[in-house]
Amino acid sequence: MTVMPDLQKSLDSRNIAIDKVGVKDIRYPIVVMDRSKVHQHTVARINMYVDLPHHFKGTHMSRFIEILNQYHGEISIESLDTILVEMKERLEASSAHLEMEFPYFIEKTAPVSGSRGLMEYQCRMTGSLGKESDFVLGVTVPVTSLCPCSKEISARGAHNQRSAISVQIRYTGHIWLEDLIAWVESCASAPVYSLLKREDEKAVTEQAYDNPMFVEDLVRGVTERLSEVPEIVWFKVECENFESIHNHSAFALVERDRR
Ligand SMILES: Nc1nc2c(ncn2[C@@H]2O[C@H](COP(=O)(O)OP(=O)(O)OP(=O)(O)O)[C@@H](O)[C@H]2O)c(=O)[nH]1
Repeated sequence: MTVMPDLQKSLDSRNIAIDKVGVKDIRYPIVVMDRSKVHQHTVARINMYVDLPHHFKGTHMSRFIEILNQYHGEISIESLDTILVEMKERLEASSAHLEMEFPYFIEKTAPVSGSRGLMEYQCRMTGSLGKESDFVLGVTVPVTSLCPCSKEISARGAHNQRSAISVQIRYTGHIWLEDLIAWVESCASAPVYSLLKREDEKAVTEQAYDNPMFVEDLVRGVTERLSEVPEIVWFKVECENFESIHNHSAFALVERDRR
């Protein structure tokens, strides 16, 4: 067999170390355990990076995929640390990063009819292992917001819209995605559902009308709610209101570090 040159291992003389290099946007099946201890199979978009010392020309891209294949069917929050250790070792790196974004489904019950539907939430998990390890859990929760100003000044109705509240948390112990989502939803004018009958639609519309909120109210509400959870040591909450009467979004962000 002919021996092929390993260009990646050759030297680079520019004296520039690389912070993150690797593979991005790999679609891969993963498993997430839900609160009722049932395993939910979903498909993630995965990014895997390591650092690269200044003297090497390139990293070994194929090894990232080999590691994923090795953990096939077992990629989860629980296995994240083990995968990061493996990345550091196999790629001879001093830091490793794994980012996963995936849809997660929760069964939700309509408020009056009790009709059940599956709601999709976009979740994110980011793990890093260098001298220290770091883990960030994130989710984007769609909600309804109704404008207090519009309600105040209009003879009829108030403009309202779907808003996307994205939270990222660092925490100690364990936090279920279901709880994090519920905390965020409780801070909106009204939650969003996948299935509503007419009686539900009336109830949700009136709930939103009775709870008008600016984008500022939403991020402040979530800030208060997350601050009540002792396990959460850092969080960032961002809200985008896809305004229904403007051709732009309203946006607000709060970040708090309690460490
Ligand atoms: N480092 C690097 N590799 C790239 C890039 N684009 C494509 N590749 C390819 O990634 C492939 C795999 O590289 P390696 O992981 O080093 O492959 P290998 O030498 O067979 O594997 P090992 O024996 O484990 O090192 C090669 O075909 C590279 O050419 C790039 O931008 N950077």
